[in-house]
Amino acid sequence: MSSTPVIDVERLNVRYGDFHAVKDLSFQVRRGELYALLGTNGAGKTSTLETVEGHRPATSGTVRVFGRDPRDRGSVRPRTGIMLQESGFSPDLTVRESIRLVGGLTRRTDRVERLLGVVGLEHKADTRVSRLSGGEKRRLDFATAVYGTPELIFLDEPTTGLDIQSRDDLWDAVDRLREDGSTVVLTTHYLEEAQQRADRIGLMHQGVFHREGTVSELTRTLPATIRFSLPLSAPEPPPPAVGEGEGRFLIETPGLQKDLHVLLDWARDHAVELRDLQAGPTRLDDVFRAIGEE
Ligand SMILES: Nc1ncnc2c1ncn2[C@@H]1O[C@H](COP(=O)(O)OP(=O)(O)OP(=O)(O)O)[C@@H](O)[C@H]1O
Repeated sequence: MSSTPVIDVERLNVRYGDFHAVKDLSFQVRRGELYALLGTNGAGKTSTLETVEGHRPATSGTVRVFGRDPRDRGSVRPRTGIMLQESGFSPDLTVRESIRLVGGLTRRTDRVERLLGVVGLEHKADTRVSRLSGGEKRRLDFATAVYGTPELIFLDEPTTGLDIQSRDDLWDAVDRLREDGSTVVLTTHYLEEAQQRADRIGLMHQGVFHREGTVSELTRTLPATIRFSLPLSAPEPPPPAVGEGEGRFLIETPGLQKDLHVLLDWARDHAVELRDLQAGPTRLDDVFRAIGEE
């Protein structure tokens, strides 16, 4: 990985009149990374991304993409692919024409047939955009964003509206782009996708980073959990298990393996059946839920 960041944001502020949407935000995205910008509703993700994509001027602060001002479209746009939340295709164009048109605007080269294959739209090549389903439109969005394997790809909620198979196909395509060296910036409300794929995550809340780092850096600040139920006739389980009512118990622990051992030994010694046993490390969902509590 080169040490020069692909994206360099320094003390970015975005204001809408009196409303301060993004507050002194700084982050970098390194070459080859998959960086996920996540956050609560209204956190400022879109405002930040629109600035980085060159669609919106910063109120203050500096944003550099490939070392340039992203509004310098002539130098930045040909190296960038953008999949927005809502596509702007002309409904009268066919799928093939849409890919060709958007591809041409980027001044990159690619084969339309190859892209149709990547997104599984070969059989819809001559269908008008107005006749596509929501999921098919989303796949067309992706095809145009990755036309010519751009160095930097923005994926804004890329899998919303896609069925499981199409999601898996899209992520396989992203994996191949990354093998070819592309850098990816992702926003999504599907946290498990970010948890599985992101090298680093910027978790926004009310215009600032609540946390930033790798998944393990984000999740290790919260304890792992063990959940189980006991029949009403069972004895009290050992601490640190806490009753949650109706025979359900919760253990929050920084030492998952040790406390699980203690619990299983206790259950065996007392000949008790642990029902609905679930044990696992902290997930990104838990970090999200904790935002409001801190
Ligand atoms: N054009 C605008 N004028 C005034 N306020 C705006 C404008 N655009 C966004 N905002 C406000 O700025 C805040 C951040 O909005 P933004 O769209 O960046 O958030 P987000 O993190 O993308 O949210 P979501 O996950 O809900 O899409 C919100 O409170 C929003 O209401």
